[in-house]
Amino acid sequence: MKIAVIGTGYVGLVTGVALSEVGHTVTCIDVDPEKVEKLSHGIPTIYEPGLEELIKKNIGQGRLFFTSEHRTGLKEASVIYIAVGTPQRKDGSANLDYVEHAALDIAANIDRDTIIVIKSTVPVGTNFHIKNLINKNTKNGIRVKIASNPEFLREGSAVKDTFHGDRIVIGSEDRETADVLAEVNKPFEMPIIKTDISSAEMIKYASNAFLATKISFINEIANICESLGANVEEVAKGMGLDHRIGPDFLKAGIGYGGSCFPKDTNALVQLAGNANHEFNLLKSVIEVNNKQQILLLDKIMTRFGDISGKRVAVLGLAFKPNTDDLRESPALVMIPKLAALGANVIAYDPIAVSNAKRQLGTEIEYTEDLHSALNNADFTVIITDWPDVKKIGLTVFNKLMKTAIVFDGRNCFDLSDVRQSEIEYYSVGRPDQAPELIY
Ligand SMILES: NC(=O)c1ccc[n+]([C@@H]2O[C@H](COP(=O)([O-])OP(=O)(O)OC[C@H]3O[C@@H](n4cnc5c(N)ncnc54)[C@H](O)[C@@H]3O)[C@@H](O)[C@H]2O)c1
Ligand SMILES: O=c1ccn([C@@H]2O[C@H](COP(=O)(O)OP(=O)(O)O[C@H]3O[C@H](CO)[C@@H](O)[C@H](O)[C@H]3O)[C@@H](O)[C@H]2O)c(=O)[nH]1
Repeated sequence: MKIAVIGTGYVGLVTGVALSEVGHTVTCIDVDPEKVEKLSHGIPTIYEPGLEELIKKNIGQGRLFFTSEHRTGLKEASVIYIAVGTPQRKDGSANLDYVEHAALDIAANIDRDTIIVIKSTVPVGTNFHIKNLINKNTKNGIRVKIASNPEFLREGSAVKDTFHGDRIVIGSEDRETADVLAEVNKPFEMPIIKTDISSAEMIKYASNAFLATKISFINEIANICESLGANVEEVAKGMGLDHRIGPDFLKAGIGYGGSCFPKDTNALVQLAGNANHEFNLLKSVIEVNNKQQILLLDKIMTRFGDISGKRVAVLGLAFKPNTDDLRESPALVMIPKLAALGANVIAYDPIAVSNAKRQLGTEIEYTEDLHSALNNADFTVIITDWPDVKKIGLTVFNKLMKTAIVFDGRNCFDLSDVRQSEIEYYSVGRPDQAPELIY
């Protein structure tokens, strides 16, 4: 089938590449000509394991194309995916400007009746609004059908998630549209949930809100564990073995970040508010997360009192490992606060440094070398659980730092190893007085 995808961010690019990999002919359209230029030459514009090979392979096999011109890209497409950003507005609601622009681009350029699939995360009601917007602006009586097909990929494992995800959700206005999209998605061999459009839109927000709730819940338990002398990792293990709870998304730390959980939880609170429902549970989830992101700062200030002039190694800038994305990373909260308190920050990340310079400025020092970050540091703050940080021998802290004091926001090290080491160590939900593991 001939498919067009509008937007080549994480979702658009991975969607376009995956659809071409399973045999469709796909043209990805982006308004950013620099992205299009790179992608046309097989150069990925995002860091995502496994993606480059797939882009190159499918370009080579003549199934994957990139363009910045909607007219060329939409020509003869039977299905058009919209995968543009839906960032957060100041009041927390989803900004639909990009989706509306994409709709007008479609209306101005399609040459036949088409199915429009919204992959972007959008509030309930948006699909019908976009359908009406397109149909109002098409020429020659062309009409579109609309379908909601929310995306569940995670950054850093986007390719794996796309080919081995848990489900594909298709919300459509009629059976015929659902059947066409089921056919498009059949090669992925995943359970397909066919439902109505509003429910599909809500499934996406509810899923992200639930996962964020799990994280804030375990973070609250972690904070209570610290006061009571229990170990949150043992608690999470014991809880997660109950299949009704499950082991995933129970890792305590400095809170969730990324391009989705923060904005989608805020958008759902707004959406509920518009329906006169005060979503108090989700509001608390957000509040807990905001506090959690600066939890280490409280520990640092309790330990030092004053950090001006201290050299601080910040390990990790990305909001999670395997991505160079800093959107809503706790690093964006912690580093300015450390700098404002007079600390000299040297920040390490293996791949996110150039993105960080754009967002955090060049006033702090950056390095892509873990060891040089630690050199002569007064204390270390771990923000991202990069594998090389987790694998570092604890003696390295003693060897390289002025004083081996480590504030670990991701519980990277086993407490038993820490106890045998000579580092001073603060983690999340695992207090000093947590009992030694005897089994
Ligand atoms: N990033 C994720 O991991 C993820 C996962 C699931 C769902 N989502 C949702 O998917 C959507 C896209 O997210 P993203 O992170 O890929 O976005 P992004 O902002 O990284 O990328 C969007 C791309 O669309 C392009 N664009 C904007 N308007 C355009 C237009 N009219 N025509 C052509 N191109 C246009 C931009 O230039 C940009 O390259 C959002 O709604 C997001 O919430 C994201
Ligand atoms: O037990 C956990 C799991 C995650 N996190 C944090 O939560 C954030 C989000 O992590 P993750 O969900 O792995 O990454 P995303 O790429 O943001 O993916 C989420 O957001 C996407 C965009 O909507 C959805 O498609 C995915 O299903 C959903 O997992 C990160 O800061 C993680 O460090 C924790 O603190 N503890």
